[in-house]
Amino acid sequence: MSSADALVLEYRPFSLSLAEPLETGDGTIESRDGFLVRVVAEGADPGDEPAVGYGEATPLPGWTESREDCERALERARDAIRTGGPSEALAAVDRQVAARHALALALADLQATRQSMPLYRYLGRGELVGRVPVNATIGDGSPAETAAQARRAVDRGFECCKLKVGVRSVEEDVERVRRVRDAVGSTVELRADANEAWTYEEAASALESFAELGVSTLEQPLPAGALQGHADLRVRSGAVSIALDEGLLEHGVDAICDADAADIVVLKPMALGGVDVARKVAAWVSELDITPLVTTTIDGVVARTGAVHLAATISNVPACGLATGDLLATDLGRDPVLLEKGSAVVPQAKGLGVSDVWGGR
Ligand SMILES: O=C(O)CCC(=O)c1ccccc1C(=O)O
Ligand SMILES: [Mg+2]
Repeated sequence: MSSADALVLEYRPFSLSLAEPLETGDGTIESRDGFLVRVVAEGADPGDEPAVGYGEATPLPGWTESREDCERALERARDAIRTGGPSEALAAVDRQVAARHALALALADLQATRQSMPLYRYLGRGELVGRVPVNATIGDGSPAETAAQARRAVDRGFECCKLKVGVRSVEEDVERVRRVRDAVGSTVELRADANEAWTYEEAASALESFAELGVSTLEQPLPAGALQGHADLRVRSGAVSIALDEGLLEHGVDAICDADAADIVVLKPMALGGVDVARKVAAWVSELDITPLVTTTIDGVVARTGAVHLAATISNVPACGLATGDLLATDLGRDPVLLEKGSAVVPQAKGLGVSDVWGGR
């Protein structure tokens, strides 16, 4: 970005309801409220089209800063970008991860757009990527509801379903997984995410049954703090991989690696502070033989598409939690990401590939 750029940051609030509440082991998500951000670079000559980059800050209590802190950080960034440019603006959002996510995404979208390349190629400098595999996300419902939802997902082409567990007893969750397995057959990949709900004994007991039911991955069975607990579970988890999500945010990569606490880490760009940060974490964990995968925090189309681009920069990425657009009743704009046969088709237009989100220009 040349220093001659006059950058203007604008943001506006939004509220997106979920189509139905998503029940998780850590509470129910009913709506996603945040800020749509754009950075406009006025052309060098009068009459030049201004270039625009979009970002999204969708804070989620427990995972990011509050909505209020997010708005204050965006306000600081808006002031800082005018006088000091991108680096001052990034410094001004400080540790407010959702605000940083929005700003970093808008700046990256702007740059990729100016360089006429899709965002993932701007981020990763890599080759063309057509698709990334995705999982269906299935909330905690009754055994019958869970099985019906998984069946519907498989009928729509998904080859991997992630079930939320941990709200009910372990016995009931095992029953839910059994019903799903019966409904989808033996070839569909099943994962479970307990969002920190279990004790060590509960997790160990769930793991035993899940292994028999061919569950591939158990995500965050224990509270984030329990690094050693996850390491101990890994020793006895057999074919079931242990994924850390909340634990990554709490401990960071090195502690997880030192403790041998995870096979997989879940990267949520919104909670990590941006697609750029998440990309660095992905490269770092891959070096340490931990598998990264990408998920949204049930974000609007701007952040969701950013996460798809991020996933496209990770080679051999396993199925990612990016098929979350359908969980929303409304969205910020048209979805440029097609879901096809269990994969997200990566947009190849310049930048994010998200257009009509702001209205007007
Ligand atoms: O991974 C997915 O399938 C979707 C994302 C998801 O489950 C999620 C969404 C919001 C907050 C937390 C989580 C989570 O993975 O724990
Ligand atoms: Mg999770």
